[in-house]
Amino acid sequence: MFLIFKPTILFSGLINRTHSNCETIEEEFYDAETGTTTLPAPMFSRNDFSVWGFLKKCIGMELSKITMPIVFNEPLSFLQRITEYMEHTYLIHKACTLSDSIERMQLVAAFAVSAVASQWDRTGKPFNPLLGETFELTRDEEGYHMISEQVSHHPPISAFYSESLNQDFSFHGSIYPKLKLWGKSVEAEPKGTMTLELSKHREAYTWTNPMCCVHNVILGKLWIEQYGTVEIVNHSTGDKCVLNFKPCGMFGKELHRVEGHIQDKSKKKHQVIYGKWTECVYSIEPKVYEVNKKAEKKSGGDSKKHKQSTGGDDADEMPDVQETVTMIPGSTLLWRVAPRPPHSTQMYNFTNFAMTLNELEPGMIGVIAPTDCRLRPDIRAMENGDIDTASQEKERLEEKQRVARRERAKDEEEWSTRWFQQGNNRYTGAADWIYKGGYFDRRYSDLPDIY
Ligand SMILES: CC(C)CCC[C@@H](C)[C@H]1CC[C@H]2[C@@H]3CC=C4C[C@@H](O)CC[C@]4(C)[C@H]3CC[C@]12C
Repeated sequence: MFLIFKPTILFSGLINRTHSNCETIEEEFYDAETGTTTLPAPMFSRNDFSVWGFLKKCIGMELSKITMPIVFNEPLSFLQRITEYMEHTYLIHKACTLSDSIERMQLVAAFAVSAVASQWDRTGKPFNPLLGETFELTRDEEGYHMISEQVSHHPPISAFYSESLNQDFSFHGSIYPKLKLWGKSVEAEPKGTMTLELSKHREAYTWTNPMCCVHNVILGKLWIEQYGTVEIVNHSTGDKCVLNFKPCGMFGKELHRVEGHIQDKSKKKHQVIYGKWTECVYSIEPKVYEVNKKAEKKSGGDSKKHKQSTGGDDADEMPDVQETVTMIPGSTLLWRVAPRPPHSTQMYNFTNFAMTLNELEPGMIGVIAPTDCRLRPDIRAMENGDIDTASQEKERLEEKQRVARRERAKDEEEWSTRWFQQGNNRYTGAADWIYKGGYFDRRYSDLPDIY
């Protein structure tokens, strides 16, 4: 294989430089009051590294097998990154309290959009989970818990299961991120079905997340776009919500925009949903929306005055259209994003929620499974700003995983997943991973030693 990368040598200069101002920065970021909205150390500057300088050596390789230099990482495992879907769980709790199915669908749609909001500006690569790695998130105050497991290494598949503590809902699924290098960008298709079940209403909703594209891997500033059609189906009523995550387009006018509608099983349109996945989502009556759109078109809009995106060999700069969503009179606000903390840019553009994911509180030790990624030494070292140790530990863990795989191959032993089993989605029939149950009984027998 091609591990040409020698982290210790490459980073030594960088480390000295960053260390010299580390103390002051750490003081600045230490928040004794909350203790939660900050990381122990700011990130290394990536200015001296070009993604392309590295990626060009990898042309033609299967992207999931490429080991990127750790400086492009963020100190979270992919399992933790997908747990960010849960940031706005209050929307599901609220949906459970509503008696009208169209109103519930509005909140489920808002939840589906909000689930991918934290991806905005998050161009750091999470650590690939090791086979058998798990992540538990217990949020008593928000009334839910979640467990995820890396169930396959090649292709990488992560399965998750979450439920409310009062048995009102469960939200589960699996993600197989299929990556493609498209010249100037990396496109990630998050294959896998999201299923939301609301027990009191005997309802199940399913959808698939939009595509995610990381632009400018050759040159320029990295930026993230999410696009594609997301169809949320209520399998009990036949209601559907069709959401269009718009690609940014020639003039950047559509950047981050989401637009769609809710229809019942006879295809009657009930509500229009509009907004931006980076900002907020509204719902409105279709008639009012159409009238407003026509009026806007008549007045000429303003699309043409924006800079045209450059083609050819140049970087695809993120259009600097920073327009906020205009609220149409008569709309209902369904969801608004929480502002990022002020020091977010020096901390991998994490949200407050993301900042808390790797916390290892004293009460968790001996309670979370020994496979939990909070116990991964490489991620921990990177979070603490020790990128040399992070890189060495990452290599050690990956090598340990390879040795274990070879041993299994020798003994003709199959890997067995611990908390999930392969199966089909009850509602769509698609291939899926089904939670076997039992994680929260905390009788962790037979867990692999992966760290
Ligand atoms: C530095 C460059 C070259 C590599 C970094 C690529 C990173 C940013 C890519 C690789 C895999 C991608 C992820 C693949 C799948 C999903 C699930 C989806 O529902 C939300 C986006 C999310 C979580 C993507 C976010 C961006 C991502 C983490």
